Amino acid sequence: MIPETLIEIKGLNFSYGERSILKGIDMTMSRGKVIAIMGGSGSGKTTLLRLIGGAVRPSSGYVKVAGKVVHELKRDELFQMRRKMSMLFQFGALFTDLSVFDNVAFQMREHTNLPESMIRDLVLMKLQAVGLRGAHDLMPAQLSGGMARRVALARSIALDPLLIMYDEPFTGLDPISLTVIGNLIRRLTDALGMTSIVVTHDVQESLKIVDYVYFISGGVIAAHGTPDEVRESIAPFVHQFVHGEEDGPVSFHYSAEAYASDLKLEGSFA
Ligand SMILES: Nc1ncnc2c1ncn2[C@@H]1O[C@H](COP(=O)(O)OP(=O)(O)OP(=O)(O)O)[C@@H](O)[C@H]1O
Repeated sequence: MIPETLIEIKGLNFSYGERSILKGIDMTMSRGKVIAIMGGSGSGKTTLLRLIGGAVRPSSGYVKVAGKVVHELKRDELFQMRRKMSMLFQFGALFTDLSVFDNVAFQMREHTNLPESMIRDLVLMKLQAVGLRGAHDLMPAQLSGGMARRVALARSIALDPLLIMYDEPFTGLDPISLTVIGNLIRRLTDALGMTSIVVTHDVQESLKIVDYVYFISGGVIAAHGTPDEVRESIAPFVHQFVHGEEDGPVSFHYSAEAYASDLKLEGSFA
């Protein structure tokens, strides 16, 4: 039985060497929900996805997926768990020398013993779900950016995952394709009863489709809430994000020594 809470994160700390990236993150994510993770550049959003996928280990705290602590899984258990997760990092590039059909069939052929006739039906079903059944013979080079992303989506649901993690799914899309992809993420999550985590800078688009938003800043959860709560929030951090303001609590600068000392200017005007 898959628990209703698919992901539970408690007291999660993570550092790259000396550099502390996440400092005590708590989150819960239920089945059937679309959750956005937002935050300034370098705030640790992608790192959080990597922790959920077991690609890196926490310094302390834990991530539980479907009731199991990810960093305690044995190697083969982790591989099994990963089969239930799809990760679309920078919207996973398609295999350029394989047709749309073969791209979607790839994992089914790798990871199942299904007969080719059944794979064919399943691939066409997945392509139908993203509106591209008619494009199954095309090669990736013949697709628009939006279509390629829909194929990547069809591929990501090939093995009926419990969880899909999207890193920047809207980047570089025209406004129509952006809405199409947003709506697809929502519809597929609902239809398949999975959970979707969307790391994005696109506040306006994601607020239309998500159930819940977490904002990360300085390694902690700076704010969280439903889209309505986020839109109405007067917290400076959230306001800056939602309204795309340059000045506010989210710093434009990566932390550094004082500029003057970095440029060795002290005393030079004396
Ligand atoms: N392998 C690594 N080794 C050391 N530092 C890293 C490594 N990967 C990322 N970092 C640092 O960790 C911090 C968090 O990176 P991460 O990619 O998680 O941020 P992000 O919030 O996804 O950023 P963006 O929105 O710009 O993609 C950054 O400051 C980055 O420089």
